[in-house]
Amino acid sequence: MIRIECQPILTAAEMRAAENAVIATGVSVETLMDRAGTAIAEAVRRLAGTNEVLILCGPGNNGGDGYVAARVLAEMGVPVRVAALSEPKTDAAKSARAGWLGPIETLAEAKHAPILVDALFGSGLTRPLDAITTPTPNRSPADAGAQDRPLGERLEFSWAPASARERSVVECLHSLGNAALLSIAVDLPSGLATDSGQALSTPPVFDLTLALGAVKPAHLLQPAARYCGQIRLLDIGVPTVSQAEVLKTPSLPTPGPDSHKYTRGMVAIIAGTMSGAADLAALAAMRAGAGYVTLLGDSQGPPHALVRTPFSDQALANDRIGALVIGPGLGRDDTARARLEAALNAGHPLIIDGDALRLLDPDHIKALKVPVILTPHAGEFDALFGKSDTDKITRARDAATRANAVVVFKGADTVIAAPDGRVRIAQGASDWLSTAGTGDVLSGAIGAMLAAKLDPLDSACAGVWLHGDAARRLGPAFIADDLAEALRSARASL
Ligand SMILES: NC(=O)C1=CN([C@@H]2O[C@H](COP(=O)(O)OP(=O)(O)OC[C@H]3O[C@@H](n4cnc5c(N)ncnc54)[C@H](O)[C@@H]3O)[C@@H](O)[C@H]2O)[C@H](O)CC1
Ligand SMILES: [K+]
Repeated sequence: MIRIECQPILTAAEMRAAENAVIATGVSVETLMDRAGTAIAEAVRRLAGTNEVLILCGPGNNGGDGYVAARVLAEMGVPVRVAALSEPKTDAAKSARAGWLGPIETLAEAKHAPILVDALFGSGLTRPLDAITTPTPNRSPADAGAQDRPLGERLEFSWAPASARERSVVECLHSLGNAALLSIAVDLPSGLATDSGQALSTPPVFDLTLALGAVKPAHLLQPAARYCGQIRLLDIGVPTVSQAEVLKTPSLPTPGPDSHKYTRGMVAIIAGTMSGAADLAALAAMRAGAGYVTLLGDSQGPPHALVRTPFSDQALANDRIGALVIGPGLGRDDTARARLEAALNAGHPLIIDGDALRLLDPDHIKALKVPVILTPHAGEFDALFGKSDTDKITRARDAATRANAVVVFKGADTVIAAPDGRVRIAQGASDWLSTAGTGDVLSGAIGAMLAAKLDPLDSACAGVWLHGDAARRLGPAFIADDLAEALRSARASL
């Protein structure tokens, strides 16, 4: 089981292409399925202890992985039962099922077990689970239960419409999941759309998802990610590369004996109508490690290390400024527009956030001759680039190309895209980040990274990582001021 940090992220089609490239070298689908099922069994055995395992198998290759895992677990001496949704449809799944010599229960009638393994649907799911009617086996009510049937006996499934008595697949999954001590999804919780991260149906929240061969967008994008629990990658011997990767822990420069405040990086923050927002960005830039932070505006107060200067073109012309943050609390009045215009013409690398994003259009940003990082939340993104139903990765990537800027598309599933197509996606964001001012803190943290001369994508990634780590350290009910302070602990952990 591999942690997913830094791992490539593949769409369903990219994963299929990677598998096909291996198959083209003479490795069969059955071999890949055998590797997948064996890796699942090994992971499950470590977690299950002596508890009974129930594996739910679907009609496709995800189900095939489940049959292999069941066989291997049984060979290992782990108590295991299998419940199927229907007959396997693919050749590989049929052959995997043939290798399982135990009984097969129907999903609708499956009794719960302490360990639930969901191998109903993986990357091939294309429509909601609710549309499936659960099959009933062709047998009389007087028949014995599945456990009493001799090894190897098969139930014949009939595809008559579900009677009122039968439950939907989603209901079965929820009730078995609720009753389990530990629930594990194979590749993806059944019901999720691999590429968009949409929930075609609502699965239960799993404790663990075992991603096969590669991380998929649904492991990270909302709403899908919330159903995955912990995510671990299982290696099935399929080489993968992608321009999209899971955000990694940054490697940041630390001061040396020759360092001084300017070599550490100077960040200027432009204040506006709500000076608290710019204060938060400034505090964040300092706590993220900038050597010198100046606030261009009229605010007053601590911290004393923050150099407050009235806004002027002269203050903006300081060629030591390594990153200029504009947008937090800027407002949208004439003063805001004038300050934005001056900022865009100052020639410094830019972080554009909040209100400033509402005063610009992509063509205007594209025409800038300096490195630019945009940090929109969903509303700001829609206003700047237009609404769309496309997945968040594609939207962020297209926006980055269109504006020729690094785009940090914020949210519980922050996607960072560069104009060259590279994408990084953050994992495990604290839900407690949903509080006022946390976006201002992020822009300041990114400013510190850009002023320290990291390239724009690395700056954005490092800022997002520090921000996320600081939030995790704080636990519940923190405020943005706490978050800015906690950036110091996040940096200290590196
Ligand atoms: N391809 C490989 O070499 C390997 C794949 N692995 C595993 O396979 C799945 C993906 O398998 P696939 O058969 O493409 O898809 P699913 O198992 O997810 O099932 C899709 C199956 O079901 C039909 N279908 C789709 N949506 C529905 C629906 N709502 N109701 C009913 N039926 C539906 C669809 O037509 C297909 O027949 C991947 O996740 C891995 O788990 C192996 O790991 C290794 C090799
Ligand atoms: K699954």
